[in-house]
Amino acid sequence: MKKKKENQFHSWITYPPLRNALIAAIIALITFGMEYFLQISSTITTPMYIIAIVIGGYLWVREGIEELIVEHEISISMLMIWATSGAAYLGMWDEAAALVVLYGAAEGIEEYTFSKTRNAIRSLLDLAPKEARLVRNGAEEIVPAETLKVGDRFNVLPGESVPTDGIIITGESSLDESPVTGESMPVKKKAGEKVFAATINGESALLVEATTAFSDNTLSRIIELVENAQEQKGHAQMWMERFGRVYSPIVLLSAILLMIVPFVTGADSAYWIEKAVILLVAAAPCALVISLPIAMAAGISGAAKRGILIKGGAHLEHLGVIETIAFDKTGTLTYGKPKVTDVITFQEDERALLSKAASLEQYSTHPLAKAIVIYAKGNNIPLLPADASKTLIGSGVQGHIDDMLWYLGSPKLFEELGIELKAHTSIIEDLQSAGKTVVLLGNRDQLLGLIAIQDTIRENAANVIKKLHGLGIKTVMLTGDNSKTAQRVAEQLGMDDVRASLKPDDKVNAIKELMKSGPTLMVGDGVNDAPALATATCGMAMGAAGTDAAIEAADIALMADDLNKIIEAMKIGQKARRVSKQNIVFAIIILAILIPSGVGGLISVAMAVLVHEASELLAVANGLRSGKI
Ligand SMILES: Nc1ncnc2c1ncn2[C@@H]1O[C@H](COP(=O)(O)OP(=O)(O)OP(=O)(O)O)[C@@H](O)[C@H]1O
Ligand SMILES: [Zn+2]
Repeated sequence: MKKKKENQFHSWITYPPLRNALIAAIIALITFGMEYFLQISSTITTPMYIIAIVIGGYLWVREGIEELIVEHEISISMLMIWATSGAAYLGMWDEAAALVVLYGAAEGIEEYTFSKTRNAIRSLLDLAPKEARLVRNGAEEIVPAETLKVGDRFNVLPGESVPTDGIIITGESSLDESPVTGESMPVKKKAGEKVFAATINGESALLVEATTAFSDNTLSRIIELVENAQEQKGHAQMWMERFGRVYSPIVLLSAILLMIVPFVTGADSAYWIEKAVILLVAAAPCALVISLPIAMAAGISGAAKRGILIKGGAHLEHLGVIETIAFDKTGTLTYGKPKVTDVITFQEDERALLSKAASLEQYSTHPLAKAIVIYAKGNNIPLLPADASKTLIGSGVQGHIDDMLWYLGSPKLFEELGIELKAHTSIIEDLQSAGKTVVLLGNRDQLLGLIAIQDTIRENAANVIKKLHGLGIKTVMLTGDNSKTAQRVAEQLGMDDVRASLKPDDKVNAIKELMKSGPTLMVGDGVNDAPALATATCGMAMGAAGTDAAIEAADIALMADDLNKIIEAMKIGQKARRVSKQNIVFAIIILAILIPSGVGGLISVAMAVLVHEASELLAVANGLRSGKI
């Protein structure tokens, strides 16, 4: 494809194939009028038709020959070259001109639309300002945005767009992040928080320090990613291309056989050559060939504009067939910012318990650890040095305080350590049934107490689950948390299934098992659950803006931290699938009607050309719908 070249044409009239088709069409129409209404002789009209054919056909004829020589491929253009030559040989100049003009125009419109659609995401770059208010030695200076370097500070006034990614140094404002996340609700941001290029500053001025140069800010990376995705074809699309490579030569061969018949048998050559011409036109798979690419391109671009990055046609195809969605719990179905709700001691006082617990957790990045440390600090409880503290993945932490080895973690961890929990089971289960996560503190000899921590379920989670069920999708929760807590949360959300107490490996196995019954989408944060994301038919990371690791790890990245985007993604996938199917069925029906009626002599060459090109344009127009939901 000559994609790069096409990008430069902002209007169809300057796009050479279309410009040529238009000029050729005007000449052909005038000639047609002269021939039929003014009865002007063919010594004048034939050369005029030939001029129209040369102008209208020059580009695609050259392309067809190039494809044959360079790529050893018999393309549709090659079929049309033979058809035009056949018509010309028969002296059917008006029909030959109609063929050249209509084929050229349809092809031009298709390529133009296709390239516009594929590159639709580029228009986002226009939203990024070209200039920045660089602050140097306290003075403001207007510089081109692309000269900004990491560490430069710049002002963003109210109503202006942010020139490149950065961190707010001073100021507090709401930003419209829709160019990056597809989310139109403004987001409040203050000092220390990240802002993205092209997002629009709301009510007050901000001083921002650049964290990326213009060329590798989030928006530029999104565009690059989506453009790469556009190159990646899905299975159906590749199958279609292979089919085309076999089908077109067969059509050409059949037509050539028809043309040879009269020379061998001495039959009426004009009759057979005309049949061959009609066959070439009727059987050319234009609509079939464009049916999938246009739907895929429109789907990927449409999704990208909503902040849904689908990394390739294969994943868009997958989205359309997903039967099960597996959700990580913490940070996906919940906000991932749990808070301590209960502290229950079995022996010493609460402060001593919290002090040990927070000390053991101080180096851990687990959300539960953060919750405990924040709670302790909020109550002015001092942290002690905890030596050799170690994370026990999926179960807790351990460390030495005052030369004693302490454990903090799930009840299961203590069971595994062989510690009797019976005396506390009922209180633990009560807390868990309320949807809280219980962690215990103790050593091999005694239990000191427990801390209950609760994460808030996302506000729209239950609604999203309901809508997914409405789309016919099964929902499953996968979590490392205990089954009582998990069950309670799943119940509140109305989910179909829960798998609890899973270690990262167990999550991978759970995904494999779910995939046995159908294509499965795994939704997570893309940071801790990368193995499960990679195993699933499709891995989707949420809230990916600002976390490069998540964008990389996922097949589909949702820039916004919003569960509703999953519904949008599913709808786009299903729409793309429906539209692709419609297009293919439609194209096959057209072929099934045109070929027999053409060869059977029911329609003329001109008629075949007209129906053929019209069906191609209809397939393009229909395909464009796949980006809209
Ligand atoms: N740093 C920690 N401090 C205390 N307990 C922990 C810690 N890390 C893990 N645990 C215990 O192990 C369990 C499983 O943890 P894991 O990190 O696998 O899952 P999770 O964060 O609870 O849930 P999800 O799998 O949904 O993200 C936790 O519920 C908790 O009981
Ligand atoms: Zn996929």
